[in-house]
Amino acid sequence: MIEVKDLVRQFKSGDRTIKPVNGVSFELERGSLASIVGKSGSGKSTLLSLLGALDKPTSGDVVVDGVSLAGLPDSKLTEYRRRDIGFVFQQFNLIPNLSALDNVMLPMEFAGLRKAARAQRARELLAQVQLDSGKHQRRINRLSGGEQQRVAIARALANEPKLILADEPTGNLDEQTGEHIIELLSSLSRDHNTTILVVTHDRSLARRADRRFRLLQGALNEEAAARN
Ligand SMILES: Nc1ncnc2c1ncn2[C@@H]1O[C@H](COP(=O)(O)OP(=O)(O)OP(=O)(O)O)[C@@H](O)[C@H]1O
Repeated sequence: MIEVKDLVRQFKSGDRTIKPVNGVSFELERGSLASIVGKSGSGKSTLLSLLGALDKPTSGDVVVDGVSLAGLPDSKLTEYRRRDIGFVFQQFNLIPNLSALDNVMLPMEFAGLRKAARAQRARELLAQVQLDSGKHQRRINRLSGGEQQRVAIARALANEPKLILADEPTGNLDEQTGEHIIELLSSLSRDHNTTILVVTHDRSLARRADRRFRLLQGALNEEAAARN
């Protein structure tokens, strides 16, 4: 369970102060898919960075399975980021000259798994995201955008994270490929009992979420949702 409590992040811009996140509170149950929409510059990426401990709030807290991030020292925040969070970005952020398999194995090194176990788990994850087994050894820069995003999702799942944060995961994909990625995120949140929070401009992705939020002037409002 993820609890976000009265989160505020302010930035100084010249002599002005802006608060793209200004008193945001919500809770997400394990295994749910949630979406956040909002205009460009409304603070969506800022909010994801706070949830992923890539940035620290001005005030407020994020509590993950009872553990308060505000109370953790930096070393524990790094551990949280590596172990409990999976990140999926628009630009995929994979290592281009490594194979799909090696990219998925990489985060498992921090978890201390032996190489054979890492390779086996990476193969299983790549199968779950439906990447052809003939392409597991292929270098990332020889895969299509949709295939790369599947690898990125498999990598995000590598350590069985509590929360996957996805920033515009379909932003660089054509409509049909985007649809497949949406299907995949939706089924993975259920099958892995992982909470997935996506920031998106993609209406069909936003609509598919169990919980739908809109960020507007620093506040997060929930909209009625129905998963189809
Ligand atoms: N490190 C920073 N220092 C100062 N201002 C920042 C910083 N990061 C973000 N901002 C500002 O905070 C606001 C929110 O930015 P953010 O990137 O979170 O928006 P966004 O909703 O993700 O936008 P987009 O949809 O364009 O990606 C913007 O006005 C941005 O300029």
